[in-house]
Amino acid sequence: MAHQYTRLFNTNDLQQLYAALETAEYGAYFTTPTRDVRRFGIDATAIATTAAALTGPVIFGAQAFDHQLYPASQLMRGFWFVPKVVVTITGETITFVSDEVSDFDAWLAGFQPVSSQVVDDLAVTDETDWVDRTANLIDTLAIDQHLDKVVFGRQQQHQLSDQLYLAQLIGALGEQDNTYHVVLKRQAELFISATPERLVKLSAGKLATAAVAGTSRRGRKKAEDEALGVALLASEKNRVEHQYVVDSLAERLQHVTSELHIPTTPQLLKNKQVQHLYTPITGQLVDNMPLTAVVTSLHPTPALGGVPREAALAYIAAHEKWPRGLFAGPVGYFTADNSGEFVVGIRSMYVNQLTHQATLFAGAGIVADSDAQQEYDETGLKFEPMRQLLKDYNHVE
Ligand SMILES: C=C(O[C@@H]1C=C(C(=O)O)C=C[C@H]1O)C(=O)O
Repeated sequence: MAHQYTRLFNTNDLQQLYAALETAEYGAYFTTPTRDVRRFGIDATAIATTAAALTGPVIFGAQAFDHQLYPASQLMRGFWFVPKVVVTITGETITFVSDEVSDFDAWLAGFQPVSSQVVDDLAVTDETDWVDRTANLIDTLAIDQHLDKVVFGRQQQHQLSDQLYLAQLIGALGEQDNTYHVVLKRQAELFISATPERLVKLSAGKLATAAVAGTSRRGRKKAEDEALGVALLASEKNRVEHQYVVDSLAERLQHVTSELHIPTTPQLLKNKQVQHLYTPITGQLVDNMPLTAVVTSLHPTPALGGVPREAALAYIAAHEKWPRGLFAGPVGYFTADNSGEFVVGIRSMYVNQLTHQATLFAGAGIVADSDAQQEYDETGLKFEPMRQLLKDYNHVE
């Protein structure tokens, strides 16, 4: 029998919850861009490699991008868990749910917050041949009739001086506006994302997804930023990249939704370093298809994989330097009444707390008329949220 407890939220609760996550072997933190709901899953009563294997009021988890095995990691292969305690903060209130804990105030008071530590970013290792490999990909796209778009990823290793503490990390995530904030923890491993991209949200049968593809930098001044946005909306190359995603979502949702609403032209989605073409899509799920089945059917969209899907995935597996793990994979939660939300784990990093290594991820949609150097610069901008996070980490109160 689950225990449930709701009371007024007070700001001290957050530090206690971060401390609880710090001690948990398994944990998750998830907030929407508006921060109107913050969710924590702390410790696990059950874990599994597939979502279908678990039942519980709320299940958190992530699926790896593809079948390639990320070396020396449990977390990056994807995992799902039923939290021992689920905590949801909505506006003024905080709600705790658990089968095992009943006195939640005593439970929360039992955690000891960790004091701030400085972590230095000691050395950065890049993929030095990425521009050359991207130029090869562009040549391939120009001649291959069976490959239209490939989202090509790259990774950047950062050697840190120490482990990262979750209170500081989540505090520093607070600087990243207009994005989801996601942290997944599995023992000494963390996956962190400040992604702008929803894969799918489901609530009482109402489905919401979005195409996010096509990218420009932000301008330094308002006029420049607006001009870059106008140019992005008018860019044939970016509109083609974007339309692949819209078409793929429409096709896959057609069979499972009624009243599918798809705007005919994209709008702009602005984050700190980049702006994207963005088309929000809504619909009504026809039967009670599980949210995780919708996730499986949509992933990977051409925003993260490519067109056609299978050929693009084969190209990625053969030509990216490292497996992606959770980078660009679905991450989120679902509830027993089939609601929940999944985002794609981009603007993300993986941290091994024993070796103090952080791996940052970025990718860019490549089509036949892409420019390799421009795409390199774009992926550089897409590393920035996590680079900034590592800097902000040392300045959290
Ligand atoms: C793959 C990434 O981003 C994706 C690719 C985009 C593009 O090619 O324009 C834009 C947004 C995301 O869908 C990333 O941030 O690493």
